[in-house]
Amino acid sequence: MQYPGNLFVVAAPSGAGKSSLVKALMELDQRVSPSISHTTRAPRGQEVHGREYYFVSRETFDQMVAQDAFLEWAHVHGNRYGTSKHAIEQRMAQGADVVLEIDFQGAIQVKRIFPNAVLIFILPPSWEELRSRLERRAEDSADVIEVRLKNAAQEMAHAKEFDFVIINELFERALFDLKAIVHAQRLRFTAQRIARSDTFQALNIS
Ligand SMILES: Nc1ncnc2c1ncn2[C@@H]1O[C@H](COP(=O)(O)OP(=O)(O)OP(=O)(O)O)[C@@H](O)[C@H]1O
Ligand SMILES: Nc1nc2c(ncn2[C@@H]2O[C@H](COP(=O)(O)O)[C@@H](O)[C@H]2O)c(=O)[nH]1
Repeated sequence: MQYPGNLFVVAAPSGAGKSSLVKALMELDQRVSPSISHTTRAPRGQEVHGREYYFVSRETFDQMVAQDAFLEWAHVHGNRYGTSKHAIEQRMAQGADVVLEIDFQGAIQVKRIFPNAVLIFILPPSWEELRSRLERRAEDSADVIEVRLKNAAQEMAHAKEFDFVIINELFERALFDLKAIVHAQRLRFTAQRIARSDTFQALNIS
């Protein structure tokens, strides 16, 4: 599949800061648009259906799987999460750059379908800081935090399969790195598109 928009995939262990970084990126860069995933997880305090996620029952999710409605989906921390094809294809066709905030399993599925997708992994600076961010966020029960920390080691082992790794210690520094990656990739994609087109011929440049 080839679209004029770019696809960026950001993954991280829970609490490393990917949602905060992607939100800050979108505030600075209007060309970046989020994908809203479907999940069987229950909404957290302030979350709204259709804004953070489409919160659906397992039956609805399974129906969507059967209908081949997902670009990718995975079991994460005991729930199901998926990116619907509808969520991204229309916007990429219109030339938007879409950012997916998904887990490593989904990221690997996306790379198989869109080899040009840029995979970015966010790491926390330490285990202690990861735990303390999850606790300070105060959105999940102690049990859920333990499950997420237990899964973090397995998730981080996949960082090497990503195109870029950002260590989110100082937030502003990590945001700068994320912006730099998006910018550099846009330039690379532009060069690739020009190479595929007859732009050089049209400009009479050999
Ligand atoms: N560089 C940072 N320094 C200190 N705190 C941070 C930093 N980045 C993010 N945080 C805080 O850490 C907490 C977790 O961040 P966030 O919710 O963005 O993580 P996440 O990776 O999206 O987690 P999840 O996958 O569970 O949604 C939030 O309270 C956020 O404000
Ligand atoms: N494979 C996918 N993973 C997804 C998707 N949407 C979110 N996620 C990942 O789930 C965990 C937990 O998220 P939370 O909101 O419950 O904290 C996190 O790693 C997300 O990136 C998706 O569509 N596909």
